[in-house]
Amino acid sequence: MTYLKISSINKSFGEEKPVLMNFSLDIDRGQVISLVGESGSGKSTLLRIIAGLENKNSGDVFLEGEQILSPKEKLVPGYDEIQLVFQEYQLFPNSTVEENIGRPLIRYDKKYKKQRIEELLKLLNLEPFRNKLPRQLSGGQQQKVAIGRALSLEPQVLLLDEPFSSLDTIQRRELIFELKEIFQKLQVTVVFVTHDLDDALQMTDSLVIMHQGKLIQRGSPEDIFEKPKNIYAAKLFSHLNLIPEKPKTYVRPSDVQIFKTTGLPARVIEKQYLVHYNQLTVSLADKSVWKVEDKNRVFEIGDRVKLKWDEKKELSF
Ligand SMILES: Nc1ncnc2c1ncn2[C@@H]1O[C@H](COP(=O)(O)OP(=O)(O)OP(=O)(O)O)[C@@H](O)[C@H]1O
Repeated sequence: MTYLKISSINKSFGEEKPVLMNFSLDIDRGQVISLVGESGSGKSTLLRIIAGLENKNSGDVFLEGEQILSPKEKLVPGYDEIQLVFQEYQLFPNSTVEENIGRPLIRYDKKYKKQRIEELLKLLNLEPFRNKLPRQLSGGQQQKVAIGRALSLEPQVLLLDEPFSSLDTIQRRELIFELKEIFQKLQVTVVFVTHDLDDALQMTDSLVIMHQGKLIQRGSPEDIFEKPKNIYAAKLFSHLNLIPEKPKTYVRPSDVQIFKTTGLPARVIEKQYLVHYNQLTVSLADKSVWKVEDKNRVFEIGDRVKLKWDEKKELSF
């Protein structure tokens, strides 16, 4: 039996264009998957439906074979077993870290509550901050408190909706690194939603690509990079250069080699220093513009270059 089964979900808000179209996804227990899609592709709506917090037009969600009911089918919407964490931490500003984490346990036995809070403070390395208020913490620490609060009810499934959007790159990398270990320790099933492919790749090697309410592709980064199902999935990984006289056929900048003598003629019109290479913008004879990578940093603006690539690396849609 599939652990978390999302089956043929359709959702529209009123007369608007559908937000989710026949969306299906099976997730194994303990799996951490990243769901990547641009803003407005329906990611938050999908998470809310999985959590039982949003009505759907059709389709079903099952957790271990048990149907997840929508708000219109359940008196108190949502489930303790499935917790949603948002981009805005939504912490109680006048409560301490400890109190925020313990908040969902308000009706639980006092001894259990204390013990669970201690476990989570330790797990999340938040012990030194237990008496601090949210405003006294960094963005990354605040997000950890929000995740701690979601974990307090010992959920089986954690849904993270763009949880790192307010953090800078270094904070994100550190938090992702820490969380990966925690999720593994807890064996919790995680759906991590993001528009940022880099964050997704840092978190897991199990990707789901979503576009305009539809699941486009599921697989490892290597699979999707090498055999993207459509141009949207391909472009998530890099810029694409359109090959002259080959309609709808592209090559990635990283697959183009730059020579001085033979190949497709081009002229360097722009040079950008990036961490691992100089990114060159080159103009072809037909006036089209390509991006290529000068790994040895030898070419300058105005240079005439020749471009070559392996035909096997071409992507056609
Ligand atoms: N309650 C609502 N009423 C009407 N339209 C809505 C509602 N919630 C979401 N939408 C619309 O549904 C579409 C998908 O929104 P959703 O938030 O699910 O996308 P998303 O991929 O999570 O985007 P973002 O990353 O910007 O949050 C958008 O066009 C949005 O305007």
